[in-house]
Amino acid sequence: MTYDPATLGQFTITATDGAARRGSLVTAHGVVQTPIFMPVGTQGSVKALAPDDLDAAGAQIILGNTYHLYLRPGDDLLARKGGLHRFASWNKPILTDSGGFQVFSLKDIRKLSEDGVEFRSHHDGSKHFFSPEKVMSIQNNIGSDIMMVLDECVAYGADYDYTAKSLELTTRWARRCRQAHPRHKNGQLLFGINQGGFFKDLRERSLAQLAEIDFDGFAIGGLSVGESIPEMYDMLHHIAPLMPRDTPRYLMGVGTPLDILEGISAGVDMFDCVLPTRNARNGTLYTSQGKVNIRRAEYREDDSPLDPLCPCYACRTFSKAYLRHLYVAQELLSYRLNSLHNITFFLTLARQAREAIEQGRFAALKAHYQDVFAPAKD
Ligand SMILES: Cc1cccc2c(=O)nc(N)[nH]c12
Ligand SMILES: [Zn+2]
Repeated sequence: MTYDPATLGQFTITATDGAARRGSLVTAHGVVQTPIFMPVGTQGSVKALAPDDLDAAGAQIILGNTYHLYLRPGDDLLARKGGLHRFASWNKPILTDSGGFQVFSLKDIRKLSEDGVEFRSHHDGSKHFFSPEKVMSIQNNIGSDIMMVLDECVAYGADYDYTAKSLELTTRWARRCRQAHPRHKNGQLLFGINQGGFFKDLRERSLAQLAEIDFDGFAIGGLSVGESIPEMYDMLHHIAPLMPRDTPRYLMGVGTPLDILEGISAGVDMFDCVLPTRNARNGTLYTSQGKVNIRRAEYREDDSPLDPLCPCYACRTFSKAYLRHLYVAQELLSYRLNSLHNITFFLTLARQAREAIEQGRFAALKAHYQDVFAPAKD
């Protein structure tokens, strides 16, 4: 990994279109062009796809997850193997979530305290403890280019008092993460995570506290946790413009194509979501004409490609009839081809957004896809 310490973490905005930003972020494993969609590779692989598939699809950066990689294969093993890049033969950037969200999703088997969170493995029920220092050590062993702080993702519907106390804890943990991993040690960037639930004053308080800590970027956490779309968009448009302008803004766990375009219009630069690969496995495919449920009988004899505008191997090589057959027959190739297509769609959407911002026509791109994915057509 060779990088120039002088430019590491540099985020440059090269064009804007309304609040939408076109930029680039320098990481130790390469420059990331934003707005960007990041395929999720929770356990060190984007399910059913190999690095050369991801390269062909235009992936610039993928996600790994601290919680899962710590439990299996173990961050100590990854350190002995030279880190996740070498272990998974992925030589481009990797972002790792801190594991907080995953632990808080294990509702009944975790205990929260000032020092961190105790939880039981979903594999064998063994007891473990994540402190801010521990998750920094794990991400250091993984060798991710962008690390996330340990945070408490407050459940949807949490009351004001709980949310206010929780964001203070998340800020104290964020400070401890920063202290535990000095700036750019091992070529790694560190992002803070904004919390505060659905209370605008608490969101602003969280942001003000985090902005005093030296982070390379800021994420919006605690959204896409069960709230309605209008609630998510309302908070998104409130907080994104208040985030520091000269560092990347990352909306965690979002989202559908329309959510991503909404986020970009609010000034967000980075997105990740399991939708493309998860929905690929249940036959829900995203195309330039809208969503296609490939298992529908109407495709049984359909010789046309899934998406005539898509450059992916699946669309260039096979018919809808064949893709439907693979899905109905539960052939493993169905996972691979459907995942390849959906990931290509999300990455193409991000590329189209970058080009639209450069050409000052982002609003038109967003309106086009709002029509393509209008609920009536689902
Ligand atoms: C992955 C993800 C989705 C949604 C929300 C969150 C969050 O609040 N905090 C973390 N660390 N991760 C999240
Ligand atoms: Zn395709």
